[in-house]
Amino acid sequence: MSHPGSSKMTSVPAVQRVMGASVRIADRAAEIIRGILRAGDLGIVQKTGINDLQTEADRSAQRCIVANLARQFPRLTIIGEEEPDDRPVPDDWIVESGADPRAETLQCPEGLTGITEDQIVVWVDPLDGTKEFTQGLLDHVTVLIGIAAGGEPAAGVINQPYFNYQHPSEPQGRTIFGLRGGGVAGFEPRAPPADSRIVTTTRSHSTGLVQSALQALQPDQVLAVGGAGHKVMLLLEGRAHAYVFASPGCKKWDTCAPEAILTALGGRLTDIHGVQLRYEADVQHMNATGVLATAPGVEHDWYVQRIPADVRDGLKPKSG
Ligand SMILES: Nc1ncnc2c1ncn2[C@@H]1O[C@H](COP(=O)(O)O)[C@@H](O)[C@H]1OP(=O)(O)O
Ligand SMILES: [Mg+2]
Ligand SMILES: [Mg+2]
Ligand SMILES: [Mg+2]
Repeated sequence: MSHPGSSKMTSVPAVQRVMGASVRIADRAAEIIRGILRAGDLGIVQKTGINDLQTEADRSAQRCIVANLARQFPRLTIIGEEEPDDRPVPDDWIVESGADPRAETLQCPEGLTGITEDQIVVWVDPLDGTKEFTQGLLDHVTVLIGIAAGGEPAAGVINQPYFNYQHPSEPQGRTIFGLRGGGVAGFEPRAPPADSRIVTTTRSHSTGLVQSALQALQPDQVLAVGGAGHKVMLLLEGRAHAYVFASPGCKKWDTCAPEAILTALGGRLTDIHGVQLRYEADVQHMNATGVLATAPGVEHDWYVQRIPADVRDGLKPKSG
């Protein structure tokens, strides 16, 4: 079906079109996730161990996201967390083509306008926080669609399928998104408190190095919660100053969308050494040197400098 404005759409930059479509696609993936949990059969599979799970919701949400993106944007490179599965998806998993109207409120910055569809790499985490999902900690779950170009995150979409699930009278679920240099939408950014230091970290993947790094930062409070998307949301809404994970385990699909939205507001996300992560199609998927993110207005270097030498040595980049 053609709709008003569809001829105008061709002049909208590719990054913005992919982001706008991803808002709508992430909403459909979130419905699929909620439907599977409601039906009650999660079909849990262990990938590398008991803290690396996959459910039917992870599998189906990825199929939905990849099928829709590939149909609307055949020249994209799409990299998803779960195994590729090219079986056709049910008709009702296919969403209307084009951008969600909410995404048209953002202005694409000049630096991103020249990027063509074939230069974009989309990093898909169909369900971030799987361990917590299986344990009923539903507010830790996000759907992450990160849009990278030239090795850097350009735009991101984070859907929280269970936002407000403990407050049934409030609107359920939400989608937030942002364009680097073009702003964010879907939530109210807030600064963290000025008189304390709150650090968020893993709940289900802790190690000795993770704990050493936290201790060295002498936080007033540690929020050990699930999901990379969820933890960056805590930074964006002023609930924590920094997200510190001194361990391998997080992958590029965990960090791409959150990094795009965080940097759109002036926050930062790097490895534990303060080095920028890369998102070209051929990079190593693992963020092998850890993750360190800070809220807008928080001094990132302060955190980098306080990571102890033994932690830095334990997370050395492979190529020296
Ligand atoms: N050791 C690990 N094995 C598998 N996935 C990991 C590991 N560490 C982190 N992750 C991924 O990074 C996310 C953030 O980590 P954490 O919650 O421990 O802070 C996890 O929800 C998980 O994503 P996913 O749930 O999509 O598999
Ligand atoms: Mg996983
Ligand atoms: Mg993940
Ligand atoms: Mg996942």
